[in-house]
Amino acid sequence: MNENVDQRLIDGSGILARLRNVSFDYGGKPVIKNVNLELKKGSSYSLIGQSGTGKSTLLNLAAGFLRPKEGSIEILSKPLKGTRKETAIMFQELALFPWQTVYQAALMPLKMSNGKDKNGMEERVIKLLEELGLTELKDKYPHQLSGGERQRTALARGLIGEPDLLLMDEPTSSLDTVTKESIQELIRKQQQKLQATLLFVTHDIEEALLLGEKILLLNGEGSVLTIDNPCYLRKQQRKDLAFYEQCIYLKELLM
Ligand SMILES: Nc1ncnc2c1ncn2[C@@H]1O[C@H](COP(=O)(O)OP(=O)(O)OP(=O)(O)O)[C@@H](O)[C@H]1O
Repeated sequence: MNENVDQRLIDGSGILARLRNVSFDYGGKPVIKNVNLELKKGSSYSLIGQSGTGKSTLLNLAAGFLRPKEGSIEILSKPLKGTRKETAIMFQELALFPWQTVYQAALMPLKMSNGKDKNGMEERVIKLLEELGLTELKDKYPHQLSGGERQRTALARGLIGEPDLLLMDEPTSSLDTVTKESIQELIRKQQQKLQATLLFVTHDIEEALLLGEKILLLNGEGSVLTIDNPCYLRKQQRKDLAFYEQCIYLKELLM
């Protein structure tokens, strides 16, 4: 059991991240206004909202890249003071290093956090690459991979440290439908396996319904509305009438 899981057991509140009266502005231009939000351990949240409402800003605040101008953010009941190694972040632009193979990219976070203690590292990487369907590609460099394969590599790099918080900013937006669906499935499976909290920014309402137990709608006023998602985990959701009804409802909310 890693130290990260230990911490989850110690903190019995059931809440992984708590935002209290969080406000943020860029040079005086308000973006996030007085947001109160609790993200439960092991739950998944899709963050939607019109372009420019501040979704990426909120994600960057939760990642510790930005500090709130007012209010506070706590992770596992402790004030967030910067980035933390238990938070995995995945963006649309992947920033894979051109000189690293798939295997090396997945190994890097372990090497950085474990130093010289190589015990079990290789086995962990090999197992994860297998789960993500990357075994055959492990010696390839980013320029030799398709967009979906690069996303899976970025996913491996993010998941190898067994994060408790997954922050994803439109990671599938540049992918074709079939590849997108396979990545969504991998994200769902891995998030559930790790019992990590997922905060997933997307413009795609279907994707939001597939990945989020709850939908967080960031409105133009900079505040967040939490909406239950009855479609989550429903089998064959895409063929389900309730799924489409929920899509239409959310689209109307967004307009
Ligand atoms: N570094 C920055 N400096 C100044 N303004 C910024 C900066 N980053 C974002 N903004 C502004 O803050 C607002 C929110 O941006 P943000 O990227 O968080 O929105 P978003 O909801 O993620 O947008 P989109 O859906 O288009 O990706 C926008 O008006 C944007 O122009």
